[in-house]
Amino acid sequence: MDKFYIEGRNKLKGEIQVSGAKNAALPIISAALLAESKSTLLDIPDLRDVRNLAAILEKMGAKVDFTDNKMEIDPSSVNNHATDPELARKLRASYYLLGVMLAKKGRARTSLPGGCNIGNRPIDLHLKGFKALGAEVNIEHGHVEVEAENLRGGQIYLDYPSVGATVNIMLAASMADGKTIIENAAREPEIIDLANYLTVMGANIKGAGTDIIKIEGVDKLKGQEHRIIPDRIEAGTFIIAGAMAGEDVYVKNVLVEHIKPLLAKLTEMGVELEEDISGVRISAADELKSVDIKTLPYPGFPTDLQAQMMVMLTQADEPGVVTETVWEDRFAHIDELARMGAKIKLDGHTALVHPSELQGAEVEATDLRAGAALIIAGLAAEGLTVVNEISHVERGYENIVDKLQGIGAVIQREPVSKVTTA
Ligand SMILES: CC(=O)N[C@H]1[C@@H](OP(=O)(O)OP(=O)(O)OC[C@H]2O[C@@H](n3ccc(=O)[nH]c3=O)[C@H](O)[C@@H]2O)O[C@H](CO)[C@@H](O)[C@@H]1O
Ligand SMILES: C=C(OP(=O)(O)O)C(=O)O
Repeated sequence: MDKFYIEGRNKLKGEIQVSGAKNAALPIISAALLAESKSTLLDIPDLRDVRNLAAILEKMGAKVDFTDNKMEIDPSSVNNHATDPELARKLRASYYLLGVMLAKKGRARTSLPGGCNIGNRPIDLHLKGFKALGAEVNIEHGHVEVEAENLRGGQIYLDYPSVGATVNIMLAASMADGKTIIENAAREPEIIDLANYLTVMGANIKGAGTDIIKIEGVDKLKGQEHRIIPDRIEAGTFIIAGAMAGEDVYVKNVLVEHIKPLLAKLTEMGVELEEDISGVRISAADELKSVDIKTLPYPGFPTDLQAQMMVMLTQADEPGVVTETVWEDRFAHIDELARMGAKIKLDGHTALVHPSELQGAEVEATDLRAGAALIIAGLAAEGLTVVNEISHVERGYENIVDKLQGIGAVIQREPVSKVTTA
């Protein structure tokens, strides 16, 4: 089984580069199928999720070339409205091909998607959106089928500002007849990046980044070049690692306005940060003051940094409270961190994190960000940490071993190998 081996308590120092954002790249790669001609996407992170999505696109008939973080997608030969069921189950974002193929061919089919196991992950809001655009929806034997003879604009109020539902409705509405209004839309930076790409392709979208998005459907979209925004969650993960075990770490390729909630909390904890136009410089503080964290949709504190921040809180002077409001069951890392000596008491959606001495142990990455949290804990702990089930981590962190080794971390992947599909 593939594992990470981490020898803790080595000071991190130097520059670490953030890749393009997974959660922007996946909808944008899907959106490339909407066009009639080839798109060139830059700063695409080389991740398991990205490779699996590219393989799905190829099976649908698209030509995909992915080299050195540049992905060229020629959708002109797409002839299949259905995704490969095995591949589609390996990631969450495969369901974006529902919105895309509904707009492109009036028909789409996919298996219910995969992604991190962090609680119930319904897709009712996606389906509510498709129905409002005139589509019929069928779920049978674990597959979703959507069909519309005449996809037309509609008005949708999202009961929760779901990222995935906002993306899927934007994708479908971009080429529907007439005007769509999404109310209580998600405001995440990845939504704005998708809107920017669709707009250069010829779509008519206003309001991305606010809670009301208006889309006037167009007949055609043209392939374009687009550069993916930096990954704010990867940036946050490295910044937290630097704040725990760093001595002058520079995290490069960061849009600091995207990670203000994290930077504010770290400052409250007493960490010294220097922001500049392309990154954040950080060192570990001698003493950390405790804070409370509550995850919320953007611009609140991101749930995808909750696990990593919990590790940081184990090093604070007093207990801190972490409240998870986005996902109903995103605390699997607590039991794994307990193996490393972390004293964390869970009560419903709230975890009380006590100051704890971390020691190396054999642990399991139960999901993507849990895995990232265990790596950070391993870097700060005394002794050897072995992280199992690392395929979760490789869904969302590009070259994490090489990157961390570059700032002095003692971390190895066994066996040494490159990320592929599956
Ligand atoms: C590929 C991707 O971009 N993944 C991110 C995306 O996931 P994802 O897009 O799946 O997350 P959503 O914003 O949709 O989900 C947030 C909440 O809404 C609920 N919900 C969602 C859809 C729906 O139809 N019905 C419903 O009730 C979910 O159960 C959850 O409680 O945003 C999450 C919240 O920032 C992040 O943790 C994920 O990293
Ligand atoms: C939960 C995550 O991803 P996904 O939605 O792809 O499972 C994540 O990126 O932390």
